[in-house]
Amino acid sequence: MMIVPELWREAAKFPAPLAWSIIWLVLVFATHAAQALAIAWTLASVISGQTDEVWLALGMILGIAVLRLLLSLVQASSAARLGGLVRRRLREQAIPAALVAPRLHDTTARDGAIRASLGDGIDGTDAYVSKYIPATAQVVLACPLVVITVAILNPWAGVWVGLAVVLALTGPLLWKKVAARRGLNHWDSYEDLSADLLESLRGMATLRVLGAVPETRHRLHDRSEALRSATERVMRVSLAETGVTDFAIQAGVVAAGTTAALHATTGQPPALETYLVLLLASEAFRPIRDLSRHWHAGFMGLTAVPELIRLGAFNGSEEHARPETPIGSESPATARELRIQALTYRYPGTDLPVLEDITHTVSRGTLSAVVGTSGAGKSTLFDLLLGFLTPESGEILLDGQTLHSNDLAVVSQRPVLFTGTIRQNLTVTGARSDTELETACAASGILDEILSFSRGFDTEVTEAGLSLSGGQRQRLALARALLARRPVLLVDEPTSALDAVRAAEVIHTLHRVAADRIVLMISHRPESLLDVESVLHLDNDHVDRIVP
Ligand SMILES: Nc1ncnc2c1ncn2[C@@H]1O[C@H](COP(=O)(O)OP(=O)(O)OP(=O)(O)O)[C@@H](O)[C@H]1O
Repeated sequence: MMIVPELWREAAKFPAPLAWSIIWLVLVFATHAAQALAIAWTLASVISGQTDEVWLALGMILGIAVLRLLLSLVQASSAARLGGLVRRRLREQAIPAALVAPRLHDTTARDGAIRASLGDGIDGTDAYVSKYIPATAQVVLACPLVVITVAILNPWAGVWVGLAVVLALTGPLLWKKVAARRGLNHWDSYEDLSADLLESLRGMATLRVLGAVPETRHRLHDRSEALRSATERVMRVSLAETGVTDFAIQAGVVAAGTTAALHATTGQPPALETYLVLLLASEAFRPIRDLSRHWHAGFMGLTAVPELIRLGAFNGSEEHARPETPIGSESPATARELRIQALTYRYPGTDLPVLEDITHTVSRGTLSAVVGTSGAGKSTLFDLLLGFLTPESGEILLDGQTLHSNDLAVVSQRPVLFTGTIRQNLTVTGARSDTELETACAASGILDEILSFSRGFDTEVTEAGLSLSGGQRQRLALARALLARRPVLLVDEPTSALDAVRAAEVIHTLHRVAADRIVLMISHRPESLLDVESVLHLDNDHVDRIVP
């Protein structure tokens, strides 16, 4: 019997479906025991020539079979419900935990690996939750009763069956450590393959241009081979466990049967008791056979549990699971000034701070910019403003209050659009009227193009916005940020994907937008900085700063 405490705790959070799937399973088992009794009665009646009783007993066997079919259907349905509820809860906990800001800077996390855990990993726990856990309860409740009944009928047969039950349940524990190690290795191999596959698909264009497709194919082949051999190693352990369990079951049945048969020849007990011992000795192992079957069916899924623990799928605390910025939350009002106060930040594991003692004020009414050489810390400053990083010291205040992530809208250098319509992408932070959409899109210089599409705002944007040009994505992202109605707008290289005319239009828009909100942009283009009065200069030494 293998206990995975995390999954037991999750199942216990749904006491009614858990209790019902156990109750129905025990009742199904009761029909097997009753059937054994009816068969023993039939055989005893045949031997003693009581034909009336034979027909009655046969009728009972038929009735029990029909009842078991019905009970099995009900049990399967309640077990599936339990499994579904636990999987839903695990996803509800794991997805927000995977979407927290620190993961953006977790250089060890790979998207493909996280996707594998949240998808196949969570689904893989279903067999354990919906089948193994009720089967464990069935073993605990049913096996002792059957062993005691056999012992009452024939004490020695009871002893053999009892010993064999203990051996069948504890024998597989000998392989527990090896199974855990190989299971971990199996899941790592699966994650590596998923992550490599996802990255290869995303980077297909680059790989083709670099002529690196054959190498990638080889790498994926190696990953696939590693997974196959990890799977085989896991299955070999499973085979060893099954061997011990099966040996114990067979030995127990044979020993009990032999004892009953010997007793019958020497002690002349009533025939019914002999048949009952023979049949019940076999029934005592039915729950263990179920347990073993479900263990092997669910083991591959269980290999994902350590990764799910790391991801936070079992952290039931609402604090952990809560997204930082509730979708649709509106910022309270416009703000007057954003104050960066003595801000210092150092990446974990590095000696020198990227930003040291930065003090700067960005005001509403006029466009502000951050400039600096590559690696000077501009993106790091934005990540601090967005709350993706926590400063080592210093603070960021909006009108004297701590800045929150829902005070900000952002347009990044490589904006992300989601699968759905243009309208859905624009209204991701809340519903907006067509007039509002048109105003924001006109301000971002994208309205004419949207209206030229046959379905206008209802045009489908394919995955990651790849059906749009880089410039269109950037202007759509700007419109989305304007529609978010946040008092602070951060814009990273707003003109990097635009021609000179479009770039000038967007900068003009930002100047206009800055009239009623705080706008801070990162820019490398000198022409974008014309007429920008407030500029924060960062450099690699972090000494040359102009504070207006
Ligand atoms: N996760 C990280 N761990 C350690 N160092 C990092 C990490 N991310 C960035 N850095 C380092 O911090 C410094 C600042 O990086 P940042 O991306 O903020 O620069 P930037 O001014 O935005 O550069 P660019 O203009 O090229 O985008 C760089 O030296 C970079 O190598």
